[in-house]
Parts: sequence; structure tokens; C-alpha cells
Amino acid sequence: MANFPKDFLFGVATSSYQIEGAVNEDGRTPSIWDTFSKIKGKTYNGDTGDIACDHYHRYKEDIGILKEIGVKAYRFSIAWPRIYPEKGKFNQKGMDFYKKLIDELLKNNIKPVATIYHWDLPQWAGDLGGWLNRDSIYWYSEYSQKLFKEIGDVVPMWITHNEPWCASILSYGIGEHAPGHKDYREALIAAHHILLSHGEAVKIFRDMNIKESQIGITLNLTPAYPATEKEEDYLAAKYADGFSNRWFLDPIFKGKYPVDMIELYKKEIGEFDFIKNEDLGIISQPIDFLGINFYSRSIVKYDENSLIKGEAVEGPGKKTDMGWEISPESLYDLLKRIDKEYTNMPIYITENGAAFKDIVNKDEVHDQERIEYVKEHLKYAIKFIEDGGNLKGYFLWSLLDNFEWAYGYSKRFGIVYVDFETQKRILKDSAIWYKEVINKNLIDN
Ligand SMILES: N#[N+]C[C@@H]1[C@@H](O)[C@H](O)[C@@H](O)[C@@H]2O[C@H]12
Repeated sequence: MANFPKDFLFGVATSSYQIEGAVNEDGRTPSIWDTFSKIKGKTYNGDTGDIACDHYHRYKEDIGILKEIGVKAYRFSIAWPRIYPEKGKFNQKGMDFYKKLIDELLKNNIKPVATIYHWDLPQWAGDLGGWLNRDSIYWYSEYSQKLFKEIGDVVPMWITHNEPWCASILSYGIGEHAPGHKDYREALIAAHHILLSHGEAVKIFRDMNIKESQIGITLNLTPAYPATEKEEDYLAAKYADGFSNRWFLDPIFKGKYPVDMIELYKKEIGEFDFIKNEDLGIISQPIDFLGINFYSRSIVKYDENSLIKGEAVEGPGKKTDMGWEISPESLYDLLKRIDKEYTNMPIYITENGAAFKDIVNKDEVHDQERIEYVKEHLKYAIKFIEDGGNLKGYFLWSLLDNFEWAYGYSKRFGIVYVDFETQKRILKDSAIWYKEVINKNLIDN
């Protein structure tokens, strides 16, 4: 048996484009994901977020489920295209949805945790170059300032960006996510502007002196391990760590990009002429907490022909339905490393969870593998806390089965099953198990 601290914050997480639907309602205009998901071949089965979980209309039902599970906090994201459907044009109706959502959460004594950007960039911004355009910083500043003004007093935790790595490298470099570009210079420019917009939003947040509220950022971090004891594989792991982790951690916490990665990237992308002198000082604005999304680790072997001198090899552990190795001990390694090398400020695991093939039997959904996955990760979370680690909360990904980006609806991460034909919700065994963990504030072995 392992106990959590009495004030440990148990939550669940979702994001706007993955659950809301109602893509043409109350003034919302398309995002880059509305556009991207309609391009043939970009998503599994041509799936889109047009309806998703219909959360825009069912949010009260879904908050009732949150209440039933007993979560203390709910991490959601705000759809920028609802708030600014056109450049510079605020949409009160879009804002009113989130005000109603937050009011309902507070009525149920659930802490709202708002992510400002979870990848659904307005298409009008995409048409102007998206995150490649340095003006994106100003568009984002206007958006975040308006949110702080409208709901800053009822949102105690703000997350500026969800997974800048995905919003830049996966989206502009690898091309799997919207807008689907495959250009690493673009990817690093986008990453820089996203980080810069984070810093500007933190400055705005501080200047507004919003009481009883904190601001941070959520990074997806993937610990990298060498495939063998060979020196070249250790080098490959170092570059993989730079690619996934240090490129974002260093500017935020050390006020500089990692030199080894700059040297490596220079050969591919040329000069870093998109970085202005004052930029790193803005990016490294002090924040109140770090959000970490953790799913798995990477194991790499040296590959002279790859940009980052390495290629992933399959790990020995069991896999989730995404093909990701289950490695809860890597979460502990990661937390210890962050604590030692970067910060001992409050950390929240803002996403952790797994896709598995659920066993649906009428009104029961059995997902023992998901229970085991979450249980093992929570055990290592407690181990870190017992070591003195400043881990303050855990948000399970996800509340509902939802639109899993390029995988469409083929991968189910929810602890609540969604029948997308009927929109019926069914609590999975994992939801019932999580309810007990929260209620007892401990993990049974
Ligand atoms: N894939 N996967 C699941 C999950 C995705 O659904 C979230 O939107 C992202 O923040 C993060 O990638 C993690």
C-alpha cells in the first residue's frame, strides 16, 4: 500500500478539438486541425473532430461524471477559434461556453485547469504562416490576455502551451500533425515562436497581478536510453534527449538553447537568424509549475544518416495499443532528472495514460491493462514524492475516449468509454478503480 500526500491533486485531462465537436457553432471558425483532418490520408479513416464526444453540448453530463469519479481537478483546453474566430475579433459566445463550463466545475467543487493552446490554431492564423510568422506571438498575446481578463479570477491554474514539441517538431518537421509540413528549419522556427509566446503570456499574466492563480507550461518529455553500452549509442541517446527534451527545457529553465543541438541542427537548417537577443530572456520568465506529459521512453542506437544521429529501437517491455513501451520506472528517472538538473518547483503530471483495446460487455467495459498501467506509474510517482520530490498532482489522460489526432477514433485512451454512434458514456473499470484511489488517497498493491 502506498499513500499520497493529503493535498495531492488528482485529475483527468482532455483537449478542445479532441472532445468538443460543434465546430461551426456560436461563431467558431475552422482551426488548422479542421482543415488538416479533411485532407485525404491525414487521419485514420478520414476521422475529424466535427462531432468528437459532442462535449460542447454534453459538458454538464461529463462534469457529472467527473463528480462521480471524484476528481479534484479537470484539465481542459480552450479553443482559440471560438475566442478569436477572426484576427482581432473577439467572440463573446465562444467565451461564454467556457464561462459556463468553469461555473459548472466550480459548482461541483472541481478545480479548473485551463490549457490556453492545445494545437487548434485558428485557420486565419494558419493562413498567415501560423507559428512560422513571428506575429503569432502578438496574436497569442492578445488571445491569452483576453482569457486572463475574462476568466483569470476563476481559473487557478493556467497552462500556456500543451507539448510545444508536438506543436512544432511533429507538425512542421515530421509532418504527422497539422499543418503537416516536413521542414526542420520551419519546425525550429515554430518551436521558438511558441516558446516566445509562452514567455510573453507569462509576462502579461504577471503584469495583471491575478490573485490565487498560477501559470506554467506542459512539456511532453521522453527519457532516452542507449540501446547498448557502445559509446556511439550513448551519443545517440544524448542527441535524442536534446531533440525531445532539452530543446524545450533549457530555454525555459536555463535561458539558452543546448549548444550541442545548435551545432547538430546548424548543418541542416543553417543560421539561427530567427532568434533575437531579447528572446531567451522572455522565454525563461519564471513560472509557477511545470506540467509533464509522460507516456513512455525511447531506446536509441547510433545512426550516422539521421538528423539526430540515432534511430529508435523497440524496447523489451509490454506495449500499449499505440505500440509504446510500458516503462513506469522511466517516469521516476525523468522526475529525478528534472529535479536534479532543472527545477524543484511544483511539478504536475499533466498527462499520463494509455490506449488499449477495451472489452465491452453491454454496460461494462473491462480495461485491466489500463488499470495496471496507471497503477504502476502512480507507484513510481509516490516513490519520487517519498524521495522528497515536489510532485503535486496527476492528471490521467483521458476522461473520455476521444479524437486521437492522426489516429482518429481508432485509439481509445479514456477511462470513460464513448459509443460514438450514440454518444453514450460508460465508466470503464479503470474509472471505478481511479475513483477508489482518489477516495482512499492510496494505491493498493
Ligand atoms: N498520443 N496520445 C495521447 C495524448 C494526446 O491525445 C494528447 O492530445 C497530447 O497532449 C499527448 O499526446 C498525448
